[in-house]
Amino acid sequence: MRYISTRGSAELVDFEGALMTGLARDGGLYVPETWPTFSADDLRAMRGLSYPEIAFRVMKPFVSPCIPDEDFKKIIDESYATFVDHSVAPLSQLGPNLWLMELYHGPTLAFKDVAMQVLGRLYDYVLNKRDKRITVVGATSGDTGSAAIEAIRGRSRASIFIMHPNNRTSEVQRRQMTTVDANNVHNIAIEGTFDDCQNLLKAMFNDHDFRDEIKISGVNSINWARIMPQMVYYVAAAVSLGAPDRTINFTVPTGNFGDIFAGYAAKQIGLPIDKLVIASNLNDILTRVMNTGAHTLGEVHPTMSPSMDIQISSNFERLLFDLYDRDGKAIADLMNQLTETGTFTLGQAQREKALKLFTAQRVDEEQTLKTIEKVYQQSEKLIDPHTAVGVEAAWREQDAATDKSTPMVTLSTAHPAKFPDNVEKATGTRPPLPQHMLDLYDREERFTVLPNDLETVTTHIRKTLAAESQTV
Ligand SMILES: Cc1ncc(COP(=O)(O)O)c(C=O)c1O
Ligand SMILES: N[C@@H](CCOP(=O)(O)O)C(=O)O
Repeated sequence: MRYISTRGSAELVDFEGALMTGLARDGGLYVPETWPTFSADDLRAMRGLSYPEIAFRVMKPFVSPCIPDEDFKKIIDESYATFVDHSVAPLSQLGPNLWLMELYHGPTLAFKDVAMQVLGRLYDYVLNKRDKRITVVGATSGDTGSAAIEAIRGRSRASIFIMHPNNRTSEVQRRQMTTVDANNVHNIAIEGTFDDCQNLLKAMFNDHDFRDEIKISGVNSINWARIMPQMVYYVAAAVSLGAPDRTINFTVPTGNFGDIFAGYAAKQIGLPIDKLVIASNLNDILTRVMNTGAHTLGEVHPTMSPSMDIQISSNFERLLFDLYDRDGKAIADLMNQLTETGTFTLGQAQREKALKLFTAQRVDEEQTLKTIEKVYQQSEKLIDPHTAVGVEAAWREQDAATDKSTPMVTLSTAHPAKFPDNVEKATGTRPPLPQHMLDLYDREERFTVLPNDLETVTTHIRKTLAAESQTV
């Protein structure tokens, strides 16, 4: 498998290249050059298999020929042994034909662990083989950061810097990142939004001297190796509900468009997905572009689902690349226009193509709280605010559907204990932290607050790396 940049001018790379490069050198995102396909029989044969076995079958064509089967199987088995629920992504039923896929049973209690546990081990594998070291730099609105830190802490061949927006994550999310006591882990609180953090990250990748100097790699979903393991849970859920002999719908709480792009990728490889529902909070650029064609950046609104407080939705570029028939120049022009003017208009033909698969719903703060409350009243289940955005969107889609026979799976992306205040506000019940995190509030925090300024951040990274190398 080779990977091609969405902006068309970077060199093609193999899986290892895509993993280590993160963002392509032309500023684009890597996608598979062609989509491998799984037949109906291939999918049927996955019914009843364990999650790691499905993961191996789904991901194998994407890592081939870089990672031999036996090594890859070991990486997958070790990754999913860290989950408290052996099925990794269990389904629970919320209503007639409505399912929650619980993706928060990994070490840091959010769906990010599903990919990040694999990514950390893939880095180790490739770096050992090449006898190399890297500096991982990431941007987080709350969950990517802790999952990445958990996956990389203590590894001898990588240092990790995570930028989060100062005071814009939940306290649990922040403490999960800032209380990790490992020499190779560095947290930076940027005075700004997640978009500012992500812009800084992309600027570091696009500064080729800095990039080569610190040997940067990225753990955000701009890295294809983050998307790939997320395809697996769409396949696992769908085959357990009867695919390929029936179609399935998914609703995905969406921010950076990574998780839902993984659903799109699952469809491309042959999974019979009928609809993918984009569920947005008040930061609704994706809902607006689907419903009107106008892709216009607005202010980032802080919400009770902070991990989705995003306007610049990076992975949308991957979808655009397919919508524009893989014309890298057209995508580079659109992205330049976005940077220069803050807006572009999705072509009519491209929007019509997108609407064959995607629909979009915006869920406000009051509806989010009401949904947490209603789900608790109906089933005594506590859900987090991101999941609630998804459930409300799924209810609306189900109400509007003429054919109600297609199962709808809503991705439950975080554990309610990550957002205890709002869950308690809605239900009167405070979700407890799991056993391994009970001392979270007693642990010492370590992070550096920096202004939203590229020079200041890169200087800090250089100095910290130099100090870290003295202590190794
Ligand atoms: C809990 C939670 N839900 C939903 C999302 C949105 O996912 P994505 O950014 O891949 O669209 C995120 C952030 O990624 C998240 O942390
Ligand atoms: N919601 C994310 C934002 C970063 O998204 P990513 O999927 O590109 O890593 C977070 O929680 O940090």
